[in-house]
Amino acid sequence: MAKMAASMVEGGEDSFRKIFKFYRRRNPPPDLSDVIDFSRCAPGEQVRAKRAPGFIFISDPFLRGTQPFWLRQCLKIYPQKPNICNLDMHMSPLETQDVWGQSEGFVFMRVQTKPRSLCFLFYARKSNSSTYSPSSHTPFPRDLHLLSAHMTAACGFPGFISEAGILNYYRSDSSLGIHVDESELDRTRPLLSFSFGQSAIFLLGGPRRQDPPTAMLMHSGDVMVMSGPSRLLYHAVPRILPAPPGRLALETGGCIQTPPPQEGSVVEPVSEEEWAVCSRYIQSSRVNVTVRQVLAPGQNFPETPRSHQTTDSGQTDGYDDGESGKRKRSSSDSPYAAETH
Ligand SMILES: O=C(O)CCC(=O)C(=O)O
Ligand SMILES: [Fe+2]
Repeated sequence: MAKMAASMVEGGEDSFRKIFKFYRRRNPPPDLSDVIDFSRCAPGEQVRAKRAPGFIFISDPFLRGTQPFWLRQCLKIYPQKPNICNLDMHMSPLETQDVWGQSEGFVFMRVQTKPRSLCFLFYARKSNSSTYSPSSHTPFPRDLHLLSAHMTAACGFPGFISEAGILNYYRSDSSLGIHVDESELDRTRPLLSFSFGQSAIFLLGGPRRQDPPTAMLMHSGDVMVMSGPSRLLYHAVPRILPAPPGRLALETGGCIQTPPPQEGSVVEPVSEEEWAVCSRYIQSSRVNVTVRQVLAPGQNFPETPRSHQTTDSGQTDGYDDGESGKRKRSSSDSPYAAETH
């Protein structure tokens, strides 16, 4: 870390941006020796970052044979109506009604012709803005809530209510710019992140946009919890990387037809046909799901949206490509719209 970090810090205000660009660079490819890899941790081990209190990295806690189920949900089930997705912006309602059925799952490959990730959103979040809106409320998937509540409770946060989720679909040349997730009204609750498919470099910065970040690898099955002070730290994904041998859901899938029976488990078998689509997709792609609690227990949306709700500067930054000095701020450049352009 020392050499690169020192030179970046000298850059002062732009150090996060410089590090983002460093890792996103294709030619010559960046030196990855400073990137932390937690994959030697025991499965399910929680690593807590000293420099970022509240940030918890859990190295693939999924039982063998269960990742294919979650991947199938992300590709087949969660994008279905009534959930809102930004495919709606460039496909007809008929085409997006049943994304998987219409295309045998390959819509993701067809649409991802641009080096941007796609997002699908659940619950109370508009597709073209960072604002949560009670009028666009759709029910949160029960299985994903149970997984999220289980993970947060295991990290010491009982009573987590999953109210919103964002799915980011990355192809091998996608990235997600520097941002902070601050649209939720209650930002004291943890934010959860699940990764499947190809690996990624995740940059975790500080409370100020320019603070130099720490780079770490995220592999299929890894979970991150941003809680406490780390909940509002700037972060970004500059690069998707090939999964190392043994770390693709394909390999960890094991016998996909028969995930180990667990009492109370929501995990169901994935059919051979479904798995053929999913495994082909993740050969070159990564799916990330973030789950958020939006409101504190008993809290309601304010009658009139407050100004900070309508402008989530962090998320708008999230789709800044890290190259231009300008930030995208107009509503058409909102995070979810921007991804499809
Ligand atoms: O893809 C990731 O790992 C990060 C996603 C993220 O930061 C977000 O959706 O806000
Ligand atoms: Fe984020």
